[in-house]
Amino acid sequence: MEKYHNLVQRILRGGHYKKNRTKVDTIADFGHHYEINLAKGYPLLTTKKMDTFRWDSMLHELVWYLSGDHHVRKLREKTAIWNSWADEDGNLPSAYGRFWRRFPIPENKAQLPGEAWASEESPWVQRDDETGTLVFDQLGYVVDTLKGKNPDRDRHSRRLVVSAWHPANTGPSALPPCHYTFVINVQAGKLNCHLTQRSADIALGVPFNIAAYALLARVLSEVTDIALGKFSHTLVDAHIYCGQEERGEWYSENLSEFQDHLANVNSKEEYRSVRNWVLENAPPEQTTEVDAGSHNYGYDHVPGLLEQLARDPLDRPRVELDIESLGEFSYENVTLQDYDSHSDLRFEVAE
Ligand SMILES: Nc1nc(=O)c2c([nH]1)NC[C@@H]1CN(c3ccc(C(=O)N[C@@H](CCC(=O)O)C(=O)O)cc3)CN21
Ligand SMILES: O=c1ccn([C@H]2C[C@H](O)[C@@H](COP(=O)(O)O)O2)c(=O)[nH]1
Repeated sequence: MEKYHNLVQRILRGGHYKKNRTKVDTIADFGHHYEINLAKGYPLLTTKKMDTFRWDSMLHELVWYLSGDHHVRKLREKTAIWNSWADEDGNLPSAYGRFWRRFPIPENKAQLPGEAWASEESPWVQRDDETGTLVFDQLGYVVDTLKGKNPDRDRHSRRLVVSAWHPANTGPSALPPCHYTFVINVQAGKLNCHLTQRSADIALGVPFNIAAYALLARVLSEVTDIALGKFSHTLVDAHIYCGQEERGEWYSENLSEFQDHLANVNSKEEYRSVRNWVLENAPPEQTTEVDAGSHNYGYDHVPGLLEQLARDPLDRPRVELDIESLGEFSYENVTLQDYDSHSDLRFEVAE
């Protein structure tokens, strides 16, 4: 996954120090984009261990998105990754699946003359069991349109947009969607997926985001019988967390020296020297113990990412999946094959 490594390098070399809502500071950069050819294998990172618990969490998370649930009551039995942002009942202030599968439709006087709104006759509209109001299944619309009878009009549509962004939700929400919209676009007989992400935690969130959308593209390719094309990813605020308090602030004073060191790196191994320079010079961080075979880099993600840059990416694994409809997608129906990785490393999540 050279594309991920290039992204990390570009942000470390060209980013600037930025404080943010969390107590953990960042090295951030505006506007990054890359494409991954999904026909060349499944883009699961190999420079840290992404199978076992991370693969499981990502897969349960995708199953949860597709379920349309706005709560994590079932998800939290499988993984804790969303627990910090949910209330005691497991409800979330913004949930991707709720918008992907059950986007609220204005009703009655909320519809102005001349405006076009799908009605209850539409195959993608239903009266929601939970709210009793009309909701729209964006993903169902995408799949059915791709399977439409007239390829030029249907599968070639340039309107296959799924949005998790509801302006009236995002202001008050404690965590508005980060990967907030994607577009499916067929070119030369191949299905491509373009994701726009407003805010991207490069070390922790992005490896999950790539894995989840690459798998979603595969799911859509299976159920529509259209060959898999590319995953294309736009990141607006692309950031690497660099620690709390003195540790984070050390980067504000030492970023240009750090970036001079990076500018002199000529081989992968030299990233380890820069990592060691950071570990020797930056104020120490308290980190919790993790299992043997793993190393916890704490809230400063920079040294761990430098270690990843020093490692050679291994061959991409494959995913086995055989489904005919969206409803058949489940944890049990997917298997990861031929995955091999470097040893594990951990980072703490900025909340
Ligand atoms: N700072 C931050 N980064 C994120 O990536 C992120 C948020 N916040 N808030 C909301 C969601 C939740 N997501 C998360 C949350 C936690 C992990 C995490 O703890 N990952 C660990 C362990 C994974 C596991 O238990 O399976 C990791 O080492 O990857 C990953 C993504 C992505 N999002
Ligand atoms: O799928 C996800 C979800 C979240 N993130 C990251 C991006 C940011 O570091 C935080 C969200 O904080 P905001 O202040 O709301 O931007 O979570 C991610 O990378 N991927």
